[in-house]
Amino acid sequence: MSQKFDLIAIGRAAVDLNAVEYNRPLEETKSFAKFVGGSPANIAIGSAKLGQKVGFIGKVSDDQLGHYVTQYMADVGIDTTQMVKDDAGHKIGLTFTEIISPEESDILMYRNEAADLYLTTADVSEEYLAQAKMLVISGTGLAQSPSREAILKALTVAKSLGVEVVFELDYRPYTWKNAEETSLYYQLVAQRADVIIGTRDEFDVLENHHGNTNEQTIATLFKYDPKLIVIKSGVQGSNAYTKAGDHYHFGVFKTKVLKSFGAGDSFAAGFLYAYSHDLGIETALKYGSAAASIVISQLSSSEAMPDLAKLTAFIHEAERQEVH
Ligand SMILES: Nc1ncnc2c1ncn2[C@@H]1O[C@H](COP(=O)(O)OP(=O)(O)OP(=O)(O)O)[C@@H](O)[C@H]1O
Ligand SMILES: O=C(O)C[C@@H](O)[C@H](O)C(=O)CO
Repeated sequence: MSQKFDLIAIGRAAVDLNAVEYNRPLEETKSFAKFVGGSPANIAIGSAKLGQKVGFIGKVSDDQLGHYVTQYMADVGIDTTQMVKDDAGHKIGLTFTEIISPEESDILMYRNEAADLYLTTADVSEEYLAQAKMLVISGTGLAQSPSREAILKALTVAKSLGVEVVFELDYRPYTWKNAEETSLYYQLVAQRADVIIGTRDEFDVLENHHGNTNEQTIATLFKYDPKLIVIKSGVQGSNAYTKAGDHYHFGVFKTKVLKSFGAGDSFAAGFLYAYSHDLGIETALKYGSAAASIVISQLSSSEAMPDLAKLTAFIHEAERQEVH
């Protein structure tokens, strides 16, 4: 049966307030531009812009910012029927960004009592998940109850339905209490996911151990359900490992970097597009790297996501320049 959604993402949809004054610390920044943010929302937006059929499960504030985020996501073609409004007055998460230099950019999150962490098991519909080919889980949603149980329900339902589960580690220290608890929940989901995407540092968080090699990490995780593990290493590029024993590496597309945040979410959107379309793991790494390269040269992490024509033209041009 053909599914209605190529992917459904679950977790936070939030607001980014990005400094429009560059090369200065947040203390001295007066002007910010508003964008939709939140790692899983950014991945959903990037995927929809690439032409994927996308649904989203999440909870937003019942106020102007919650309405703005839901409307923006609907406008890019995401099904927002499962984006519920928080009826207890919880506010949407805010992320301020700081761009001191291309090498030094940072984010400051305001996530106390954030609405996305109040997603409940009742907000996760089995009928909805049954319409998906893939479920994208982001790690931050596991940080607190009741969102934690909502995500564990989505995982359990997806597994029982045969929906492919992608776990984007998306570790944000802010909402977690301690390293052992974090590692416990990360491992619980990682062991059941089909595909895991994260940075080397995030896998260290998952293992609650610093210093393992990629080979040590995959050897442990491949004892469980994962069949594909992607480990990102910033400007050093990315590596993908399959359970069958294949290893792929891709470097980066050089670009005029404005800021570094947004790289991971755009990488995931590009990677998952190619992966879903069976273009091969090498191409998936290439699409992820190209999408990241495009997004880090622009201000936002969501609006800057490329459509398919822009992404393929970018790759074509980069490869043409390499040949000459
Ligand atoms: N300076 C760069 N130039 C070109 N491509 C980059 C650069 N930094 C990162 N990328 C690309 O983006 C991918 C993801 O970056 P990174 O490993 O920093 O993930 P991340 O930490 O999840 O990102 P984020 O900063 O959004 O949280 C890299 O594997 C690479 O393909
Ligand atoms: O994930 C978040 O909540 C913040 C993002 O929207 C922000 O743009 C970022 O950090 C992307 O990596």
